[in-house]
Amino acid sequence: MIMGLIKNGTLYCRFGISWNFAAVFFSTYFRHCFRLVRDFDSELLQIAMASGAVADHQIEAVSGKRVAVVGAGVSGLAAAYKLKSRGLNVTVFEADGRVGGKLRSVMQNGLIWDEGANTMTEAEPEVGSLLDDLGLREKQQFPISQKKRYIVRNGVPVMLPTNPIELVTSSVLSTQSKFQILLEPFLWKKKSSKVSDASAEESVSEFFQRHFGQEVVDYLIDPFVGGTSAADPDSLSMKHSFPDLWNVEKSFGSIIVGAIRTKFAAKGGKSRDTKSSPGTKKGSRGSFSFKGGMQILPDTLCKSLSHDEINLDSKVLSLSYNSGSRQENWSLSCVSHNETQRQNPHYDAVIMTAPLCNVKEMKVMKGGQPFQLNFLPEINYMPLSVLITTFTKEKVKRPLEGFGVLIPSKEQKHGFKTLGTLFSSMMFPDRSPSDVHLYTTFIGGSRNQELAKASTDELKQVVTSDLQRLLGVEGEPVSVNHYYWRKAFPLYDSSYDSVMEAIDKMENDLPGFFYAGNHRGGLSVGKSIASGCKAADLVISYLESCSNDKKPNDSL
Ligand SMILES: Cc1cc2nc3c(=O)[nH]c(=O)nc-3n(C[C@H](O)[C@H](O)[C@H](O)COP(=O)(O)OP(=O)(O)OC[C@H]3O[C@@H](n4cnc5c(N)ncnc54)[C@H](O)[C@@H]3O)c2cc1C
Ligand SMILES: C=Cc1c2[nH]c(c1C)Cc1[nH]c(c(CCC(=O)O)c1C)Cc1[nH]c(c(C)c1CCC(=O)O)Cc1[nH]c(c(C)c1C=C)C2
Repeated sequence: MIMGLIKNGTLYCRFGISWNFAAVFFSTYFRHCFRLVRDFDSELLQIAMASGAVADHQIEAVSGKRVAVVGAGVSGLAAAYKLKSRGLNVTVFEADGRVGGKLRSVMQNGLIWDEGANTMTEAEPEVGSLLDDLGLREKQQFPISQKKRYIVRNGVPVMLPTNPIELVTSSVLSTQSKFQILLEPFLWKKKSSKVSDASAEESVSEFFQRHFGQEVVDYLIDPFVGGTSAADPDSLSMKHSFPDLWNVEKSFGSIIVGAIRTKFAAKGGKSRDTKSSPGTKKGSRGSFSFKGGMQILPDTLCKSLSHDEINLDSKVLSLSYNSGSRQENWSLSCVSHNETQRQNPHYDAVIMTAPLCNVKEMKVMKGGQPFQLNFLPEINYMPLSVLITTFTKEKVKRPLEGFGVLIPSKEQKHGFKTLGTLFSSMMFPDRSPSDVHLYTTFIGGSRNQELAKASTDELKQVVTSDLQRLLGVEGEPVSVNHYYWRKAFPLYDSSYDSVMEAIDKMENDLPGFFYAGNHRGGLSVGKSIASGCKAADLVISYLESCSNDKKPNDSL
């Protein structure tokens, strides 16, 4: 009945509630809901932060032990940095001729742009500690007007609401969807029996559809997952992509109720258990980059390593675990500059951060016998092209200030072909001369895998056409740069359980082997860093347990 009333848009008339009253009520309600949902992840993280610290006695026991780290992306470098700072000997092996992996900044002709990650957040406590330790606070660069984010609706960019009042008045969603969000505690639907049989399989779109309806999926969730994983909500597994919300539903049913109750529980716990330090709420300033681009982070991490501790152009081909009566250790071989095979010294542990598709190609031996990695499943990766264009300001007739614009899949009917565009020089004005606008456009992902592979010329036309509709650009861009990521992101789809199991199996069956990076626990830079730091802690605990217990902990 309630739905019927809302559907007809007659709530005001039937209940005789004045619209002013309703507006105040809804805005207060939405403000609370927004804050609760926004803070929800970080509250959980603060609780989780309590674990994972390494005690001093552990450090003494493991000081001087040797650890090989495979991969010099942020997860490998963060792991190496942490191990080194705890007194361990680290050696990093990187297949590429540079550090950073998916972080790649370019400085050219007075422009600075990022071809990989453009911003990061500090939601993970490990990120804040790392920035403090590296002295990177002064280089942090926060985007101007970062809260101004747009999605395309009916062919035109519409600003996403930044507060509850704006949500009520915004044209992003229909009145019906706004009520559906408001009334989610009463209206959310349980999984159908068909879905609950295979509850782990539920997609992101099915989950949000049950809670908030199809329009929210089409105009909020679809662009959000496009702009954070280049995927679509039908392909993504809810359990793996939004594990916290997945668990909220299990405990509370309604997402809104769960968020409210978790918030209060966390607040109660905080006031009892921890001293809150005013003004130090991490991540409260949102996303950021660094003066000079994201590459500053891996470069700074790399500077903390000596020349001997980092081997570039060193692709690891094989790993071998040897266990004798007196010691257990790892050796590995790698190829440098396409030719030389080198057998490196022995290591007490290995942290692997190469993407799993690369790990699958490696030869692993255990006690002289091949250790087959055929249990590693095939992973779907999203291909992505990134086009960096500049236009003189006079040729951009309707520039938008803010972070960027995302294009929902539904809007392809208006002829759009790109996933979205970051307003790079609006966010960071020092990244281009004052008379030009610098844009970073993303093409491909699950929406258009073929187009991701297209030539620079073809993509230039596609991007110019989309920017013409969105921002009124006229003519050709002044400059175009293109980077193609054949495997930009692993897809956290319904088969991801088997990926997690395979990682666990590698770690369980190979003593001293730990896996970290964006294939585990999330795609973001922050989560990758956290994963590397966690692996470093696990290595320290493992080596300490080995030194306490002289017996090998895995009989071959
Ligand atoms: C286009 C794009 C945009 C993104 N935007 C954002 C964003 O704005 N914000 C955000 O938080 N995240 C973003 N991300 C995601 C984020 O950048 C990555 O998930 C994260 O950087 C991954 O770090 P990693 O160390 O786990 O892996 P990687 O960066 O992939 O590092 C793995 C390293 O292992 C090396 N390697 C592979 N095989 C071998 C081998 N056999 N031997 C030795 N080394 C090997 C690789 O060369 C690579 O350097 C983006 C990613 C892409 C591609
Ligand atoms: C349009 C495609 C993409 C854009 N960025 C990425 C893609 C695929 C990649 C990406 N961007 C972010 C992340 C981290 C995700 C996370 O789990 O934190 C990744 C992998 C950051 C990000 N970008 C957007 C949002 C909402 C976030 C989350 C962090 C934050 O709120 O700042 C939105 C967004 N991404 C792109 C555009 C144009 C855009 C616009 C609003 C490009």
